[in-house]
Amino acid sequence: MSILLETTGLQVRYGIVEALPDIHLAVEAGRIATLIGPNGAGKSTLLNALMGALLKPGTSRGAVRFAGEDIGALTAPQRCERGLCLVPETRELFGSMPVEDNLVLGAYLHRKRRDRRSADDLEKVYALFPRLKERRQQEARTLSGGERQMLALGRALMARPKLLMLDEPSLGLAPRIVGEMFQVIAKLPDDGISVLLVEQNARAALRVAHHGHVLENGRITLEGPAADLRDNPRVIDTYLGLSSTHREETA
Ligand SMILES: Nc1ncnc2c1ncn2[C@@H]1O[C@H](COP(=O)(O)OP(=O)(O)OP(=O)(O)O)[C@@H](O)[C@H]1O
Repeated sequence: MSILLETTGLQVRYGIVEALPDIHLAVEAGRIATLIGPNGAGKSTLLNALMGALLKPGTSRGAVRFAGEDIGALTAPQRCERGLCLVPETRELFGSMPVEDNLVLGAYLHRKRRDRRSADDLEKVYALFPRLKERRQQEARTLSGGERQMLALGRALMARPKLLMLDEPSLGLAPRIVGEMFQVIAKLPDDGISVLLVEQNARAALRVAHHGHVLENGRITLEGPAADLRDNPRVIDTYLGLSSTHREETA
């Protein structure tokens, strides 16, 4: 397996607070990697630093390589053009625009690829999420939470990512919708899309992922095949115990 995304010595500081002191992380092509950890561990910060998004200039230091290229100096749109895309926790949809316009805007970043091929991409997204097709003329702000997450994921897929980073895709969704969402995520590698998944729902994340990382206080404290992490007593105690089962059931 080849490494698609790699960061070495990545640091992020918010003023005097060192959110990520020294991260080394590699994501393999064709695989789903997950990053689990408690609130405030630095998961979103790490995704934002990898994406080159939302952080003030100078906040982040260290090397980020994607598909063999040093992308550290590129902006978020430039990284997305190269195939590294992020679906943030906030979804960031255009609320007053219809579903379909939101999707078409997702293809816009791929200038060379929009036009005739974006119609095929749209049909692919509608095949994954038939509910979006039924609601294609509906304003995004009137969608349910689950539909909004489907739209955010669908819009990112319109950009034809090589690696899709997902920040808490299950947040606030009913268990049935979480199941649907994870079924779609599990199939992304079949379409040549690798995934870096940040999740508080550790049970669901470790079920769908090939490889897992535990982030605590800004440091990766454990990593390995997801199946091994599922059997690790510390992971079971801290992330897969009764309280996390309860969180999953009531999500
Ligand atoms: N813009 C910011 N300015 C200052 N501190 C920040 C900023 N964003 C995040 N932090 C701090 O950095 C730390 C990591 O936050 P981050 O949101 O990355 O964690 P997280 O693991 O994604 O948490 P959660 O699971 O609750 O979303 C936290 O202590 C947070 O308060």
